[in-house]
Amino acid sequence: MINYSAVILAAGQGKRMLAGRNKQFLRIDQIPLIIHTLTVFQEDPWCAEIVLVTNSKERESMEELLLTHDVTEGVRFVDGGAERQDSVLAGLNAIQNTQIPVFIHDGARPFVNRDSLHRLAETTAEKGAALLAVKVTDTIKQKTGNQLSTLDRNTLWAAQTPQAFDYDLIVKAHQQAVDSGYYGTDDASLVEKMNIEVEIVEGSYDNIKLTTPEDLHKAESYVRNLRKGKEMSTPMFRIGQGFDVHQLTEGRPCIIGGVEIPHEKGLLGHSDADVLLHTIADACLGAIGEGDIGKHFPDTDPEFKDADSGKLLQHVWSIVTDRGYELGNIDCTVIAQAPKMAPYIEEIRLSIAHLLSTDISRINVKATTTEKLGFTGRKEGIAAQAVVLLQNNQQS
Ligand SMILES: Nc1ccn([C@@H]2O[C@H](COP(=O)(O)OP(=O)(O)OP(=O)(O)O)[C@@H](O)[C@H]2O)c(=O)n1
Ligand SMILES: C[C@](O)(CO)[C@H](O)COP(=O)(O)O
Repeated sequence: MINYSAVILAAGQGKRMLAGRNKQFLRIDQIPLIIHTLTVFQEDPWCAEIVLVTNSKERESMEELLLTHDVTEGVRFVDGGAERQDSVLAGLNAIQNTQIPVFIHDGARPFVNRDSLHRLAETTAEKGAALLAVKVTDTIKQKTGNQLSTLDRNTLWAAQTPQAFDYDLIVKAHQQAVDSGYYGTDDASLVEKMNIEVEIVEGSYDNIKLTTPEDLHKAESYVRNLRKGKEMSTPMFRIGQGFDVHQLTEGRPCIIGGVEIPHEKGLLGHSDADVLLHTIADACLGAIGEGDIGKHFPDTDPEFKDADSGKLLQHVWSIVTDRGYELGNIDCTVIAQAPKMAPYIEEIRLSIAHLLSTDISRINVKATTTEKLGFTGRKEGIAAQAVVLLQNNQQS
């Protein structure tokens, strides 16, 4: 992981957008443009710091907007200047961590993707200066007076943002530009002026800058299609299975699926030995590739002595839901010669549904004997097995 800081520019007037107001406030699929952009950076774990450059007259409304959309975390505000370049320098001066690469990004480019950001960070950490760009796909003509010429497309790139630099380098480049009165249309050009190489990191054609009203229409349909695609995409499924056995012994309660069942013997174990809840917990952990309950609740740990297995299952379930998974369904079987399980099946289903905060229709509990065969048949112990299906609707 390479940490970077980000200067996000939002202090322009958006004149070419012809909206009569700063385009950063315009909504794409109900959400203001600047919120789309900030969210990309806020959600990127590599982004350590965000400086948002705004017009001083819009600072208050921008702050309110961020509050409303709950994207204030880690964002500091600074006032911009008359030109983009002035705004960048104001942003750079407000950066706190000057030891990591700084990304300079147009607030008007909401669709930059995380893969591009990370490739840019890696290149900048190695080379000191880099920008996202895409190959030009049209033929580019140059008109000088009446003379038309055709540029060699193979050498042409369309510059995007972020553009990323070692902090000291880009500050020096901006100071030199101030001293010489040079204004560039991007930041890389200031570094190029110092005869320092800037690396190109190939970006995505989706990373458009919203400049004209047509761009706003494009952005609107881009976001809608993205949302539709997500809605239509198959949720990601994970399946897990569990199996557990506990010995039957005198002087212990017989707790199965969180329900205490009257019986002359109970289940022996370090915790309350609820064989069914252990099995379900194992199946859940298996589904997300997290080992088994022995890994999470070692039977050598005194904390889990006589532990309520309902609490253990709820802890496991919080790990599952933290990863964005929801329950598809659980199917499980209790393998016991005795006690007779049928009278308790509905209560057990309800108990499991309650522990997992889900609907009882998603939980199926069956019971079987082993026709007096084996350790269960001899009533020496009880076994349980379970299959769980999880689905993750957050992934496409
Ligand atoms: N003085 C300025 C000018 C521009 N920007 C920001 O720089 C980015 C790229 O600039 P551009 O697309 O040209 O935005 P505007 O200057 O707002 O647009 P226009 O040129 O049409 O007025 C935008 O996110 C814009 O808010 C800025 O922070 N400060
Ligand atoms: C920095 C930039 O987005 C790279 O394409 C672009 O040059 C900004 O230009 P603008 O005139 O400020 O839109």
